[in-house]
Amino acid sequence: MNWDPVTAVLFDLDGVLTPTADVHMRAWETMFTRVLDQQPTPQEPYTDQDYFAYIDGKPRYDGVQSFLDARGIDLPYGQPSDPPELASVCGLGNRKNEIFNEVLAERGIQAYPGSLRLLDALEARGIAMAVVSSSKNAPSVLGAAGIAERFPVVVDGSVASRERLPGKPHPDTFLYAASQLGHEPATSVVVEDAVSGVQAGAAGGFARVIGVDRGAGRSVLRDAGADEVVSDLADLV
Ligand SMILES: O=P(O)(O)OC[C@H]1O[C@@H](O)[C@H](O)[C@@H](O)[C@@H]1O
Repeated sequence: MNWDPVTAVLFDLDGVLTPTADVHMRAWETMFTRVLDQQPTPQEPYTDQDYFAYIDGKPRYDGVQSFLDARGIDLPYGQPSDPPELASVCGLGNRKNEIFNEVLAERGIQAYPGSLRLLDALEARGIAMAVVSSSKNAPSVLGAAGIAERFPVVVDGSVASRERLPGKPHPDTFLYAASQLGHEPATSVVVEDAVSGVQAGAAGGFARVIGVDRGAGRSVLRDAGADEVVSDLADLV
């Protein structure tokens, strides 16, 4: 990859810098499997394909709504303060968040070695870097992985809510991060593993959108708008 024309790189977090997409996946699976078991009419089991198609990369409650819509399950939206026991879109999202944090506390987090290599190489070139994650857990994940201080700008789910930015697949969170870094989209690169995130990058007029295949599939990421797809960020050094 020729980095000469690039002034900034905007990284997704879960599945791009840290292996936490897998923790999110397992937490969603645990929560939705129980919910489907409790439905009055029999449901097809929840699978990883449901995650990639409806949930991956989207803000928490958008993911819940998108999956429930796909299964024809109608629940009230509720509000972010809903307790995890409540059968609302927000309640289910909060239920999953409890499971996510339990698993994370048990396992701990280490950044992908290949991702650290790319971060080191970009830092040496003086290229600006930001994290753009739909997750409200992004700051604690970055801290636990020991890479928080590498990013002067972090646009996470909480920043997006505060600034009223629509989440991925809309490009707004990436555009906001580029402007916070003081760089133009035309010289900035987006790195993403989720279809919704690649779509967001492709819609934002960025110099390049790099897909990272952690299970979504190379051709699926290309069809979503990735200019190239790698399996490890070290491939970009
Ligand atoms: O519920 P959180 O931590 O705010 O995260 C929202 C989403 O954040 C994304 O980064 C993950 O890919 C999704 O799996 C997750 O659902």
